[in-house]
Amino acid sequence: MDAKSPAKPPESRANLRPSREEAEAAVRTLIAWAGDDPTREGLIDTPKRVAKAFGEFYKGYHEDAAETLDRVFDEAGGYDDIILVRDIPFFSHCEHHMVPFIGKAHIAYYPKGGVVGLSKLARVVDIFARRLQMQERLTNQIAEAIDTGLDPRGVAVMLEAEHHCVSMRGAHKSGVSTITTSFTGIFHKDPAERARFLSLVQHR
Ligand SMILES: Nc1nc2c(ncn2[C@@H]2O[C@H](COP(=O)(O)OP(=O)(O)OP(=O)(O)O)[C@@H](O)[C@H]2O)c(=O)[nH]1
Ligand SMILES: [Zn+2]
Repeated sequence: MDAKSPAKPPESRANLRPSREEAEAAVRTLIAWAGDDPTREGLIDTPKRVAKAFGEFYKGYHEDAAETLDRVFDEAGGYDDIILVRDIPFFSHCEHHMVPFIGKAHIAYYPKGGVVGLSKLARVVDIFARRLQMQERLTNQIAEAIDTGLDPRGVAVMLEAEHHCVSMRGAHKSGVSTITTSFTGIFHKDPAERARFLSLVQHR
């Protein structure tokens, strides 16, 4: 599997989705596997809560980035310079351990036909972050969705995140930051544009 595409698009999995009862039974099994008693009072409602929490963590499977980017404003006074939205907080879950990775996204684009509402870029981050992910794929999916949705002159995406599967378990290294980037259009072609993006991201 490459870093860009999940094995199957989420929409084709709708009929494979287990019932809520099956999901709650699976949580009871994991509680027992962890070593506790899923029938004790403090844990009795936990499967229900976990299934509900999964609904939030993995909400992105039921959302469509193209729809979010559908509304373009044509009247931005002819503005055609870079637009950078930085420090967008996100959380996701790694597909290897289902443990959170948490960080910030920085997104820039050069508009061509029009501009999009700033909040929509943050929404696109969440649509892809709220799935089981690899940071590399998440970075590419955000860039591709904006590139397809807005047809801009170029898109730049940078994610920086801490993977809790590296800090809480396994290698047990905390404070490790992973940075990934994805560039399309003029950001891909022109090193000076990439440098401009990087300097604006770092400018405080
Ligand atoms: N490239 C990449 N690796 C990730 C990401 N999230 C988690 N990983 C890594 O995925 C790897 C999975 O490695 P495996 O050897 O299959 O699993 P493991 O035995 O649990 O690995 P350890 O974490 O080293 O204990 C680990 O090195 C994780 O750090 C990600 O977004 N991108
Ligand atoms: Zn992991």
